Amino acid sequence: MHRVCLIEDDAIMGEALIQRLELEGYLVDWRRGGRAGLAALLAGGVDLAIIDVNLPDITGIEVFEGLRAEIAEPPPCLFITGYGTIEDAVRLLKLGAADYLTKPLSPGALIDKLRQLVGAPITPRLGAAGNDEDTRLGVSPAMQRIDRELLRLARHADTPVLISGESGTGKEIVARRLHALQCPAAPFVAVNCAALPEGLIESELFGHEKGAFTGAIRQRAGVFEQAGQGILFLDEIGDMPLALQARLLRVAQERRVTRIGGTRALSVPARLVCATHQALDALVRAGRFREDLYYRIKVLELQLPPLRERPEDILWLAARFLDAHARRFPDERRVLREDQRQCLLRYHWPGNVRELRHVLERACILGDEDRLTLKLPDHQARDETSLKAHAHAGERAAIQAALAEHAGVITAAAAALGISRKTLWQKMRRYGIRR
Ligand SMILES: Nc1ncnc2c1ncn2[C@@H]1O[C@H](COP(=O)(O)OP(=O)(O)OP(=O)(O)O)[C@@H](O)[C@H]1O
Repeated sequence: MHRVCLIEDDAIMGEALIQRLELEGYLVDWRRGGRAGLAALLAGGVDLAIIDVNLPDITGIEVFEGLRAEIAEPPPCLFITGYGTIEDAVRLLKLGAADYLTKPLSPGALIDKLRQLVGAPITPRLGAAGNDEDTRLGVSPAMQRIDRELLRLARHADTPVLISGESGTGKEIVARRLHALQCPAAPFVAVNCAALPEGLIESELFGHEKGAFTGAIRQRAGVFEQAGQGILFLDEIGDMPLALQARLLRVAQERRVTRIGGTRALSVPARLVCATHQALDALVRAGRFREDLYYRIKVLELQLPPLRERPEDILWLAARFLDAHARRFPDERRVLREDQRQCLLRYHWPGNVRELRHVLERACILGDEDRLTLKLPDHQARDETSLKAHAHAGERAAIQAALAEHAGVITAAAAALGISRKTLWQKMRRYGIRR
């Protein structure tokens, strides 16, 4: 992940920039004064600095001069100058600044500049997910909303979060994103409640003292303890045996745990993040999930839509997966043809993002030169019965026809279709249609 040092004294602007930078996947170190900023830059580990020229103690120009005096090749420095102070900007460029932007600052322009200077952020290792992809969740309105929501949730670190969604929609990715935002230096401990052997689950969760039961030859910390100040991710919470749910509730309430066979209650500050692909309310009704635990863990709930309901993400994720593959296997850099893009957009993705990822990995491995060998499972049979799929296919065809008829002119095509330009543009994005 790229580390950005932001040197800006204005609290509102600083907060706003941080929100946007973090949303884009950059890791931000915010300093409100020139001297503190210079110290942070001299300490190293910064990939890029964004420096306001007007600072309360020393000016941004002095920060830069101080930096240049100490470090022969400092990280690129991007300056924010007041409107009309072009002399400052010229002076900075002469001194070797990477670039400057004038106030009022457009966050979009800032991000574009950052991308030019240091590239899009490469996000931290995703641990169990085992890859280096950007933790940004997607470009669809639904996933962008969840991304924004996570920023908010990250600030309320004591409250449990429930993430629900079909298998493969990215629930663990979302939990890891929350972790990256909330407490990247603390542990992230993931436990799949469905995969734990019945006899071991209690000791896995709560730990045990030496000799607590036959086979307990050593004392063992449970996952609550292991998670420390970080995040404990309990996947498939719906599969937690009923008998243990009461104990889990108590730990979640009191935030203290007593190991099996132990007498001392230990404090467990980790945030509890649970995930489920099952409808927990139905499990509650069926008597398989405790109602009190249900309320306790779903104070904050995030619902991940299936991939077929956010088609805007399909090609974006596909590009990401192809890129990740090419980074690992540079001689297997493959490109999606237009007909293959359409295939991806039409398919209904029952296995969601996981399936998309696997399909593309296979297509890369089987491909030749820059061509992908894309095979979608039984794509003839896809969603034939779904009325929605037919409606989408019809809408897509009508838009393509209107665009072709009006030589790609959006205003004319929108008028012919009887919709606004904005609606047409949104639909084009959604279906991945280019002019
Ligand atoms: N937004 C995303 N960006 C990149 N990769 C993603 C994204 N969402 C999901 N994936 C990938 O899809 C796969 C499934 O994701 P994840 O394990 O988070 O899903 P899940 O909903 O927790 O699945 P399950 O319910 O089966 O545990 C992983 O390989 C993950 O890397």
